[in-house]
Amino acid sequence: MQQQTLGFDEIGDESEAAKETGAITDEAGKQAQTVRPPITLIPGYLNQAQQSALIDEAEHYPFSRPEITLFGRSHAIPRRQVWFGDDGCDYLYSGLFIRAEPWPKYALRLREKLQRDFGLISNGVLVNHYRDGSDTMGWHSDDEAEIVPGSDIASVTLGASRPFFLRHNRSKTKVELMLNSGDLLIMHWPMQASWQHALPKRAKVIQPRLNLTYRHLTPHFHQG
Ligand SMILES: O=C(O)CCC(=O)C(=O)O
Ligand SMILES: [Fe+2]
Repeated sequence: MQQQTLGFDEIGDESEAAKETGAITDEAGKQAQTVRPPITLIPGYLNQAQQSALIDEAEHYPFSRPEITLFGRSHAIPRRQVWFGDDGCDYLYSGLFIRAEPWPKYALRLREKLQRDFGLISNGVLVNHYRDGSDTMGWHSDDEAEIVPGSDIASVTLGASRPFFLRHNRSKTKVELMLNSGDLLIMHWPMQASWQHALPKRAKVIQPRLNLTYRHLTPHFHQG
């Protein structure tokens, strides 16, 4: 059966072919052939109309800036965030227990599109809102215990272009990508086991940026 309401694909054309990317340098700045992060970057995955639908929808998302404890001190995170998910898909993230909010329309459409286009299964999405280039995400891996082993994480960017860094845990090989509005970055299993990633500060960026990471969690993981 066709979808009854306007699907994501009906408001625009399909994405271009997947492209592997990443300028890879080692610590000395030389080309390093050996370690590459298991990622796929699809520039322009979402068209303008799809991007606008999500950006407009996000105006109404119930964002918050939770406090996390680092080295015994409490700080509000340097961005705003919200977690949407299926029933029972609550998330323990940075030591915070985050209850799943019900799916908004276009965030759900994008989940369905990712599954159609790539077989990418998810049951929750973390949305981060960076007000400008001073909002950031520090080095981390998305390796929480409730993430289903073998699952990929799909990251969609909207709004401001920002660099995105990846760093190999052992060799410290660093990869830098530019993520532009509408781009899709798939972080394939088992990237989180051997690479960290970060969104560094960029003082000159004055536009806001949204990022949606679609994840597959084990339902009811935190209910015993
Ligand atoms: O904003 C980004 O591009 C990265 C977000 C991220 O790494 C996360 O939500 O875990
Ligand atoms: Fe992450």
